[in-house]
Amino acid sequence: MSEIQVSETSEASEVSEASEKPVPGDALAGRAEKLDAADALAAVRERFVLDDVVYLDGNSLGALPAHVPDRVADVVRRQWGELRIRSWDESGWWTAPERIGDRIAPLVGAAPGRIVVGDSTSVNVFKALVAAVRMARETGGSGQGGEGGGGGDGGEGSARDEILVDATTFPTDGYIARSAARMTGCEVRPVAPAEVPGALSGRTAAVLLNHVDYRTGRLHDLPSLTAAVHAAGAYAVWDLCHSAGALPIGLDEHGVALAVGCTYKYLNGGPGSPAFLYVRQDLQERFDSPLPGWNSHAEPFGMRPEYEPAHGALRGRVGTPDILSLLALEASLEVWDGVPIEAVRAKSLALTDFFLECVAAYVPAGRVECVTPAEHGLRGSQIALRCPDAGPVMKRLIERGVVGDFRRPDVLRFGFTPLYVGFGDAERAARVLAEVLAEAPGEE
Ligand SMILES: Cc1ncc(COP(=O)(O)O)c(C=O)c1O
Ligand SMILES: Nc1c(O)cccc1C(=O)C[C@H](N)C(=O)O
Repeated sequence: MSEIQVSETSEASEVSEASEKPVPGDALAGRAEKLDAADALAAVRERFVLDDVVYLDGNSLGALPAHVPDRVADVVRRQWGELRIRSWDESGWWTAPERIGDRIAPLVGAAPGRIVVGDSTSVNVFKALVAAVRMARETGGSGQGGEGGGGGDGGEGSARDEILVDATTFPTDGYIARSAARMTGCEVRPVAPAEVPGALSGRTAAVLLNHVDYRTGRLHDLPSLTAAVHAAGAYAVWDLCHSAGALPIGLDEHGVALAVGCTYKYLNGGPGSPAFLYVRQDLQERFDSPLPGWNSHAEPFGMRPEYEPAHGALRGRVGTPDILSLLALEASLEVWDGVPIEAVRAKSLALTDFFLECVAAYVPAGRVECVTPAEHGLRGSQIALRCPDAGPVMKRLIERGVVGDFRRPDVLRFGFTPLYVGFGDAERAARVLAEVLAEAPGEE
């Protein structure tokens, strides 16, 4: 498939302007039809197994790419069933973690050789955070590129005994950070991402941040926060679970030191598909993993008692890779062939704008409150609507074929995966939401 072009005309800004005055339902349905007809990504939907449900939960579990079942069957029947042990070499099993990392790399703005795939996001948060603390202490801190030089307050011998953690983080990151802190003799301080620059000091070793907030869908400023953390001589670890595959990230461009992300949301790798770990090139030789398994040994089959780390991204490996899940992920990444991440971002903004416009037109004022920022630069690829009876409302929406999710205490979450969600889906979701809300009048 040839590369899909990003349109110069921003449909997103057009719908934002239009959103000021409510438009009748049939006009919105007509607009949705036109937008779908003009959508350069519309045909990508055919690469997925979908039914007539409006699936707005790809920010939790991405849909199944249609060719994956046969590919997984081949891995099981032929590679495992017939080739058996030979597949470690002949089917490329042994090198899959780096090979698949290189396939994800362009989607997150990384050159080849910087990403390894394996383990869960939680495990990779642990590896990255402990490695960040170790690196910060090793040099007195300097997240910035290049050799030596402790930036900011962090001189040789400074304590570097604090980890700042996004106060609104997805819980697993906070749990892991507190354990990593206990193990490294650090204290954890929860800080709202925007407050991070003011909270940095010569004590800061590492900062764990989410790129997009899982509940509100707010996009945090990765370039400026990374620069601030590095200028203070600490290392930022970014959790990209809700941005990888949803928007351009520019890891290399922005000098990000360490990043992790899952592959089962916008990368559609399947339930429990392995996560990825990015280590900036100039830090790879200093990456001191707290989980140095035999798969990251320089000579894994040397079976030596002493650990000698391998070079490059594969230093982030631990034990035997989860081959069935890895190869399902590798197959699913083929849906990205010819799809630029910029086109995905443009459509994501247009879709979320249009959904908000439909909600404003259909849902009585005051019944829901949007907690996702309206400003494009602050928005991920989901819309979160606060609603006092969000739990039962989402249950009814799902019964009526609109699948989003409920996040405690009161958030209706709608994830927009531009590879397979269309403008007609956005209009239908808002319309059904209004019907459900009309039947369930809320707390009043
Ligand atoms: C931001 C974020 N981090 C981490 C996770 C979970 O990580 P794991 O893959 O270890 O379950 C999720 C979702 O499950 C998430 O939204
Ligand atoms: N990882 C999940 C799972 O194993 C079961 C159910 C949901 C998930 C999720 O990914 C939740 C998701 N991270 C969230 O943002 O809420």
